[in-house]
Amino acid sequence: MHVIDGKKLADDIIAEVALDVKQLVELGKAAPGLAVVLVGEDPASAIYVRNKIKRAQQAGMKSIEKRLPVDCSQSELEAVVEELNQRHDVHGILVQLPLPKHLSEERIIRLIAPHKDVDGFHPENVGLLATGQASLIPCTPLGCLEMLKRELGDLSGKHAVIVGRSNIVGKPMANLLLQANCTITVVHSRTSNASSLARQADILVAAVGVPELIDETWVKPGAVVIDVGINAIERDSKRKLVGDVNYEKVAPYTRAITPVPGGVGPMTIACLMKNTLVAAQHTAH
Ligand SMILES: Nc1nc2c(c(=O)[nH]1)N[C@@H](CN(C=O)c1ccc(C(=O)N[C@@H](CCC(=O)O)C(=O)O)cc1)CN2
Repeated sequence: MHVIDGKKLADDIIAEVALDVKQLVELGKAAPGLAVVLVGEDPASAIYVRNKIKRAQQAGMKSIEKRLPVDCSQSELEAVVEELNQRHDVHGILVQLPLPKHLSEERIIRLIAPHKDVDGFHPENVGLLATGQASLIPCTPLGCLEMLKRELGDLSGKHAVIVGRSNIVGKPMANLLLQANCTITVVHSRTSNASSLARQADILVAAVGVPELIDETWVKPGAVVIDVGINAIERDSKRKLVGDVNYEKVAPYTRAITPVPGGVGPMTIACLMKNTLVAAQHTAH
């Protein structure tokens, strides 16, 4: 069994992106600019935003942070996005999710200029991904694909089972793996035989948001298991981060597995840097 080190891989990717940024600047282009919008004070979101800014700086990019109060209005948030859409020094825009309940995520995502949508969530980018033409791909599934390719090489003919059907992970993951010539099964809360379907998987991607749902009865021996879940739980009176996979029970049966923390999470941020570079390379400024 091999533990996939997402932190190390993310460091490598950011070093590669930093070299490309340097080249871009040497060619006389502006350094890529990443704008990160955070609404409210959610502690986990604040950590992710801080890490995104830190990584952008490490990659030699310009970072712009916009913070709005938790009770800001839809139109205030929209005004910030519209301003960022217009700025020539901003190549990538992301609005940290989830937003407070009174704000419409759907409307905000639609408002981001598709060529600056480094999260790959805009319907135009979703359509491009579904038709195999994407350049801005959602960061978490992109990170998972990168780990799978590095572990397995060619993915053709593998049976991939994805647990969860979210717009951010499950659906784009299915599209990406389909394009990599995998056979895909997506299981979700209404699937009656989820664990027996999962047991047929060469590649199992868990993205369901239920702490340690997946135990050894879901896993075919020798499968590669990618755990997207990041769930804070309390155990023995201590706060702990666990995935959607019961790591202790599942790991011994796998060919390779991602840990939580230190697996998919750091790769999400590394792929955001990749997308920001792509967005900058595709603009004239
Ligand atoms: N606009 C977006 N919002 C959200 C996304 C996203 O891709 N775009 N994904 C998640 C949160 N997320 C990135 O934003 C994210 C989550 C976790 C990590 C990470 O590195 N986690 C660490 C553990 C961190 C900790 O100690 O709390 C790890 O897994 O090692 C990075 C990014 C929802 N929102």
